[in-house]
Amino acid sequence: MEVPKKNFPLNAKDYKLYEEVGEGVSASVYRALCVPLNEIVAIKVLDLEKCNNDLDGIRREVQTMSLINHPNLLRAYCSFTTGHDLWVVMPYMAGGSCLHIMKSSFPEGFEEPVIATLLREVLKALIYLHAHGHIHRDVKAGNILVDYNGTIKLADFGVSACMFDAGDRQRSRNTFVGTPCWMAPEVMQQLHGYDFKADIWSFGITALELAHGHAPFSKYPPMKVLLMTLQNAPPGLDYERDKKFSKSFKEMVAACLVKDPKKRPSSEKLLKHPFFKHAKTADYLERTILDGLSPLGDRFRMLKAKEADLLVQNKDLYGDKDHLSQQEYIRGISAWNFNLEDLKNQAALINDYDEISNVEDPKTTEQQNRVNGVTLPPEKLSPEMHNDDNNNNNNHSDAKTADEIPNLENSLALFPIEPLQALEGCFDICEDDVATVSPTGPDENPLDTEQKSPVKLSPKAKDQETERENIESLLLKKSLQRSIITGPKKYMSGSLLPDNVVFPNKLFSNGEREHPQPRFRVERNYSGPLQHLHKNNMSNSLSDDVSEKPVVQQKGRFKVTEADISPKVPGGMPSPPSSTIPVASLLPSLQSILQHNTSQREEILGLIKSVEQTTSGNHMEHVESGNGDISQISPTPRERELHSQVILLQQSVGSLVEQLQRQKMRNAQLEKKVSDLMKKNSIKEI
Ligand SMILES: Nc1ncnc2c1ncn2[C@@H]1O[C@H](COP(=O)(O)OP(=O)(O)OP(=O)(O)O)[C@@H](O)[C@H]1O
Repeated sequence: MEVPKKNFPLNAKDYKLYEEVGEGVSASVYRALCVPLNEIVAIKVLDLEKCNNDLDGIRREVQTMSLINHPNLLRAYCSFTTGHDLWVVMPYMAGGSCLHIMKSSFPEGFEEPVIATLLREVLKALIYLHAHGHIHRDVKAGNILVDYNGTIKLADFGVSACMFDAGDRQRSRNTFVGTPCWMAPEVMQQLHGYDFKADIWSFGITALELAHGHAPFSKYPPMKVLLMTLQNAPPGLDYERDKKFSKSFKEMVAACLVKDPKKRPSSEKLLKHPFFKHAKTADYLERTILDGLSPLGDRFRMLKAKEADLLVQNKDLYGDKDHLSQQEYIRGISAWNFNLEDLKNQAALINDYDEISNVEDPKTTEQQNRVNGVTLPPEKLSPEMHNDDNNNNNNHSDAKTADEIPNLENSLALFPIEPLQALEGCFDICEDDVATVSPTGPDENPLDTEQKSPVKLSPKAKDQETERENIESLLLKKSLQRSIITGPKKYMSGSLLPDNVVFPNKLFSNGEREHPQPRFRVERNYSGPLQHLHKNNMSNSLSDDVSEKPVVQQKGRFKVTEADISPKVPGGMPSPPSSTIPVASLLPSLQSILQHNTSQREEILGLIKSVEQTTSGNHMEHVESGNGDISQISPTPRERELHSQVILLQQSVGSLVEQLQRQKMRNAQLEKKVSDLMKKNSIKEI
């Protein structure tokens, strides 16, 4: 088919490394000469120490790379280790990546015939991969390589997961597969796994990237990108702003960027789209995009210097790590190491400025919300987001129009919990996931891959999924409760949640939840496993009178008041003893408190159980109705009734939990006093 098989030597001394032409997280790519064959090659040098927790993964993927045989896929000639490094020898693609070409000469993106030509080749590569049971998972301009003669190869398949690892186990567990701007919503969510269609989404994003010179949302930090991808209508080509592009291009992009993967075409079907009739031959690319380009090594050096300059400038400006990493991302450094802590920090940043926007006039805020359903001040909106709005109205069958308030509310109901759930679900997904996809033989029609079994979830992921399902029901409940609230709305953390709505907490990777931020946040609260069931400001709970008292310390949602520090025990229990009371007289009080706690605990557990049963029942109904997109569901009367029950149960649980918390605190204080007294007594005895 392609290049006849040559025997590339497996020894570093047979290669002469020249200049560096590319860089990833743990790999650098060099132009090199294979001395015995007198052939210019590219060598990707992987630092195995940085991938030391996934050597098998690397080996397996490099093997796959060697077995691949398609003119539009970058295959490995051979690979071998030398010292701590793994060398992967590949064909040298003298034009570099489409991203590099755009950065150097086409910052505003390519012309349509160029895009059609590039994408058709990529699509052929995807058809081959999908037919062989592979999901690329990282389709983007940075991985579309162009040779000196305009031939195109899709690179970097499979090894991406190990390359994103930074070395230690924890980081690798918290690592995403793919790059957020290009990542399909279902990959972020991990609700039901994902399949080949994830590549079709990335393909659509890549089309936009090639059209504009950057991917949608690329100027935002990863966490924000996740939120936008999940919450906003899919991005697309705008009828106004993108006038220069044809209707068929717009339609092709819209077909790829449908949130429901089942509604996206397969790669093979997509190739039949009229847009690809505009595709030309390789020499057209040679003439249009390669002509006049300086050698790849020079371009790479220049881009690197430019990026280093920007980094220095940003360091001077902001002087902190978070800004630097965000800037790196904004400039399009393709490989990004995702760390849970970074993402949490970014989530906190997002809430911060959403809070600012929320103190404004609700009307203004609602207007701001109308752009894509996320509370953002206008200056934070990218042109794509404005586009999206237009697209919603023009382009997408499944998109929400700006004035559809119920839909907007549904969308907001998921914010900001679902993206964090999504983050949780993205953990522990590794190369093995790909291996679990049942491969289709080359003879099978890839069009039939529409219903292919999704990637299997690990047992942990399954648990997470169950938890997510429960949360989904709670989210529905939230949107229901909101719909019956009248009068001016209060806002918190970017959603349209009134203060008296039960607010299920955000999920983190360890299965614990983070508490929603109070309006004037002091610090996050990670204490106590039962706290995730707390409600916010329940009208009929004990918290009401507590909230009136001067706040001594505010932690997360919980306020510790002076009253709590010198508590009066409810239910006619005696006030805490003074130090003059003998220790023995405290025991009945303590026993009674303990008993009280135990019975409350049982009550709570019972309530949790019934909440879970109710919510999982609801979820099943949704699943059976075949509607996986929570934001699109309008509850039936039966569901409403169940949701109301859930709300009531939640309220009781929340109230009980708060009481329990208070009791716990008092217990602790009493215990302390007891031990003080005991100490005193023992000193006296001595
Ligand atoms: N065979 C090649 N010929 C020329 N340039 C190459 C070749 N392979 C890779 N490059 C360049 O090196 C860059 C980094 O390579 P590669 O994509 O394999 O690394 P990575 O760490 O996997 O990065 P990422 O996953 O972010 O794309 C590419 O974006 C491309 O510009």
